[in-house]
Amino acid sequence: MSVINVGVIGASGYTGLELLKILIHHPKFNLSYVANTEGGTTLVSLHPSLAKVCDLDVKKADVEECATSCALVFLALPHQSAMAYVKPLIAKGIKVVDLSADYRLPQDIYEKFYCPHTDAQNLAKAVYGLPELFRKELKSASLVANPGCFPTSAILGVLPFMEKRVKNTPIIIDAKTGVSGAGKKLSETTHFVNVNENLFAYNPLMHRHAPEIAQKLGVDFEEVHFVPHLVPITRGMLSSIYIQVEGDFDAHELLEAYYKDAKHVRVSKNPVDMKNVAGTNFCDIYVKQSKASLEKGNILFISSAIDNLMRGASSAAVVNANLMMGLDEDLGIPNIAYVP
Ligand SMILES: NC(=O)C1=CN([C@@H]2O[C@H](COP(=O)(O)OP(=O)(O)OC[C@H]3O[C@@H](n4cnc5c(N)ncnc54)[C@H](OP(=O)(O)O)[C@@H]3O)[C@@H](O)[C@H]2O)C=CC1
Ligand SMILES: CC(=O)N[C@@H](CCC(=O)OP(=O)(O)O)C(=O)O
Repeated sequence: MSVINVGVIGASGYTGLELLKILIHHPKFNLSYVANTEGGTTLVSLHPSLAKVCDLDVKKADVEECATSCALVFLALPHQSAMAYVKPLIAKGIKVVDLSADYRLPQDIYEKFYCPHTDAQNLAKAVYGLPELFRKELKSASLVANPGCFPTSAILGVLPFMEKRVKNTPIIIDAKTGVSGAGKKLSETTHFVNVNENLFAYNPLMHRHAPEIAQKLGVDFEEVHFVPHLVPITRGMLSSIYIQVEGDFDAHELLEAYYKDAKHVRVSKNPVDMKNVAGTNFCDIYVKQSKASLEKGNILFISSAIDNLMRGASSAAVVNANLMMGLDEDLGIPNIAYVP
């Protein structure tokens, strides 16, 4: 098969850079179009780390030019901006992987947590980009809604135990994220002075990833108790999840059986950490069973680690593009972590 031309709009951002790093060395994708808001620059000017690796002109994002340059485009843009590109790109027959939240939720839920939606037609067609849930649908998708980073780590952790979970009991998700999750723009919350040697929860029980987690797990929003925390690290995400389950089963064995064929989920016998997945598309998961309160069902502690910029965004997006283009899902996907 000949190479497939692909583009990145939002190439100057954090997820944009991770996309570039993967696509530059991808055996089948050829990076033929890169753009940001203003254009008129080069990749190396935006990202000096790419000097002597790859330099391309960075264009001012333009649908016509993008559509003549590529068969598939990655949108690494803020929500709301993304849907303005999706509509005309899909109309021109270009496949899209959208890293924003714009196509992840039904319209009513999206509008409650984000903003008015201006592309209901494509919203109905979008496939949620979690292969562990929708691999078959992703193979024929023209528009993929790449999942949020917190939902990826939470859903992959809980999914294997949904059959054992006691219905209508809380799913408690205590999650930690690196600061790159907030993107490159400056804010008081993510300012060095506020983050360094500090640790705090934000948007407790009202973060907009809670409805995404609930919706994809098929539970009520009220059952998901999600609290994210910001930690003073650049990248990484660790979700500590607590659920009530019933029945006599070995949780570790169940987890291993559930993910035995998964290329990008690793089941661990020891508590997982962020470093072993940094720079990769792996989600590492550990489970521990407590039988302390038998009359109310057993408590499971599930620990799920991903790299927010990779499995939580860019490498997941390339896996989805591989599936959409009929390629092996792990083609060109980094699998060796930044350790030590
Ligand atoms: N960071 C993370 O860990 C994750 C991020 N996401 C989602 O991915 C998306 C990108 O996030 P991230 O990379 O962190 O964000 P950044 O803020 O780091 O980058 C955003 C990019 O979008 C560009 N941009 C903004 N508006 C427009 C526009 N109207 N037209 C063209 N380009 C535009 C910016 O270009 P310019 O140079 O002009 O500013 C920049 O390249 C967001 O929707 C985010 O929610 C999802 C999961 C994880
Ligand atoms: C540290 C930090 O701010 N993290 C972001 C991660 C969300 C994200 O990037 O995902 P979306 O695509 O759903 O916006 C947050 O909590 O909103």
